[in-house]
Amino acid sequence: MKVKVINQSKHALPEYKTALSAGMDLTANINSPIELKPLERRLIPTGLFIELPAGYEAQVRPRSGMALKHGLTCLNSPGTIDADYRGEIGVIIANVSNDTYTIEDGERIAQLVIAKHETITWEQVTVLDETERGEGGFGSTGK
Ligand SMILES: O=c1ccn([C@H]2C[C@H](O)[C@@H](COP(=O)(O)OP(=O)(O)OP(=O)(O)O)O2)c(=O)[nH]1
Repeated sequence: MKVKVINQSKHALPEYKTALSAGMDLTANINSPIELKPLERRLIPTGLFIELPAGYEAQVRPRSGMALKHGLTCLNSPGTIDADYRGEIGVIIANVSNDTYTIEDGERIAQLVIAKHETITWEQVTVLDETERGEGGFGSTGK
């Protein structure tokens, strides 16, 4: 499937690493390095603008290596890019480690997953089907 994109960044368009990859790495497009102190968060621009078909969304997700090695995550993960959004894709990066981290221009900071979604209408009722689980949740089945 083709998706329209405007790339105003200094960097190459994101691409799948292999035919079996779900995520395309998103790159920071910044004029100077951005320092993130412990528990700080920043909106990092990517220079990318996309036009998704109706019924699709793009999800902005953390990279596992950044999370494990540096304690960096996408605070709103997964960030939702709506099909009608025409602004720049931004990545809300939060530093949940005890160390300051510096994001460099061109650094791969997150990944983008394009996904289909349902569009539903609510059917309002007063009773739901019974199930074995019922209202149990949040650890009700034990460890
Ligand atoms: O990680 C993200 C999340 C969102 N967006 C953009 C695209 C999305 O379509 C728009 C709105 O996102 P969302 O609906 O999550 O934000 P909101 O806080 O509900 O704002 P709004 O009132 O504008 O919908 O912001 C990003 O660029 N990056």
